[in-house]
Amino acid sequence: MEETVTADRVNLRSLWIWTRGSRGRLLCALLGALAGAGLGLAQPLIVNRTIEDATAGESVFGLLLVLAVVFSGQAALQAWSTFRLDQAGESIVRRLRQAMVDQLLRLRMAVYDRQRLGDLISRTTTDTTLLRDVLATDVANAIVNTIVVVGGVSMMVWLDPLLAAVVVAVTVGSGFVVGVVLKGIRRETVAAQEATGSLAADLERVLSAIRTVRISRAESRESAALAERNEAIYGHNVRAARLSAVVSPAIDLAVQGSLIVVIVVGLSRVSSGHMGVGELVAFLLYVNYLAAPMSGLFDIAPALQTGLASLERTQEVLDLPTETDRERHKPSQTDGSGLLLQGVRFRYSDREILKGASFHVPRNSYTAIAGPSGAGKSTVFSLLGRFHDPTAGAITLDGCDAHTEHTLGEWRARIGLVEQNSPLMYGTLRDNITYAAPDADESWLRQVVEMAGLAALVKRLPDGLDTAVGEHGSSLSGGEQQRVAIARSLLARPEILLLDEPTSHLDSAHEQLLIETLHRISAECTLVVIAHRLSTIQSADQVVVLNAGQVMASGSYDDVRDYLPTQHATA
Ligand SMILES: Nc1ncnc2c1ncn2[C@@H]1O[C@H](COP(=O)(O)OP(=O)(O)OP(=O)(O)O)[C@@H](O)[C@H]1O
Repeated sequence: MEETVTADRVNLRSLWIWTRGSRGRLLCALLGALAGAGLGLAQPLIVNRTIEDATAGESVFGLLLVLAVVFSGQAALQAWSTFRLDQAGESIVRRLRQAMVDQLLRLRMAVYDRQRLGDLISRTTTDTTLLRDVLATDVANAIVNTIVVVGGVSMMVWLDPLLAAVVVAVTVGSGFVVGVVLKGIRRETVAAQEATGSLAADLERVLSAIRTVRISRAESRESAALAERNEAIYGHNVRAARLSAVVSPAIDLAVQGSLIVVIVVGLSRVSSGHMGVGELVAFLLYVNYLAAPMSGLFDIAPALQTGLASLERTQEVLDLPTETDRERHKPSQTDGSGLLLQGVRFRYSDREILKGASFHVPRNSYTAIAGPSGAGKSTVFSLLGRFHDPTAGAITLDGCDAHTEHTLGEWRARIGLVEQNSPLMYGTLRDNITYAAPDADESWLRQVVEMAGLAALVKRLPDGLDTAVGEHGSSLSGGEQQRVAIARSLLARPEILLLDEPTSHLDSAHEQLLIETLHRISAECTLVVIAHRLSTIQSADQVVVLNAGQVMASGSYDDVRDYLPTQHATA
């Protein structure tokens, strides 16, 4: 990701930071697991004692009873602590996932232009799930297993240092093999996760333009491209699996090898009188008891590689820049002067788009912005919505600076925006209209529906305002979608309403209706309209003509007609 090239690599410390808020629960669970492990480690000693007492002809009933209690206690503690660890893992990942969701909603607009949405979604869902698996099962077990292994090895050393040294030597040898393959596993895992992100991003691209794909008969081509991504994921995962496969035999070698060596060496030490039979049995029980925790320790490494790779990918998202407020000054006295752009400059990377644009929009007026394609009209709207910040110049409303005298929230509360392809969202018509003002009262809602020319539609729909509009409002026509977007903006009572060619989807009858609506609206709020159609330009109180990022002229239609693109100047 472009913005994160300097981001630090994540490590176990980064994981530790995310445990904040769950550490108490984690500690309780770990203590429970450790108590269970302690009971497990005590069992071979009790068995040793039982064998010694039995061979000496003493009663072993009491010891067997203790053994049963210790065994049941261990099982209960293990079950309880496993659940608690899982729960703590889930709550850590819940926090991480929420942080990612919050981050994705607040990224700077320029970041959305550069990032692939499918990939961001994949990082928020797939990667956090992978991380949960690692946290919930592997990391916590690794801590317990480490302590069990240290405890078990200490007991072995206490029982017979020579045999213990043999077991440790076999284990360390296998551990070395495992260590060598880990790097490769991590490399392949990261690559597989990245390929999964790319697949999600490509799928999102194709599905969001499915009609274009169909009409272009591009299904097979897209399918082949997606198959390539799929193949890449397969390849990386298979290579990771091949490397992981080396890990299992290494673990088996350690366990089986240790058992065989302990039996062979142990029997000779028993026959030479250096060790009792009970001690050998206890030793074998330790080897057996430690097999699972040891293999768990070997397994944790590849799992941890996956988890760290996921954490790295989530961390990259969390490091992306978000929208921030500049330092805010005390607001000036409002003077009712309306909207003013003064010498506004703006550039996308190295290309200057606005080159000192200045114009004034009086309060409660209707201003059309016209000009050729690429002149910078939508860019002006982006700056008015504070989606981007000007590189120079100022935007003020009633004398108050948009950036230094308003927070983002305060500014946007004063602005309404209807984009050209106004996105409707999955839900009902009411959900869509009340999106910016969920608490609007019903009579204002009805008024707005009327104003936006939606009354007939609402009457016709089976459930009126509560009819579902489909994904992206697909059950409504383009013009209806646009009017819903206008209603949505109006309902929030903005002081300035920005409309990007609101008549683009309308036939001439509806266009006339909308123009009347716009005039009605401009009595209550200031209207700024990007105008492509002559009718929209002509009906405005003021026309601002933009060309190559500069204001060429402003005034009434008659004042500016010589500066308009030819198709608009011919009326
Ligand atoms: N996100 C972006 N990154 C880089 N360049 C951009 C971006 N958005 C727009 N541009 C460029 O900025 C210039 C102005 O674009 P803008 O959309 O403001 O023009 P416009 O006047 O609204 O055009 P149209 O009438 O065709 O919608 C164009 O040349 C465009 O290629």
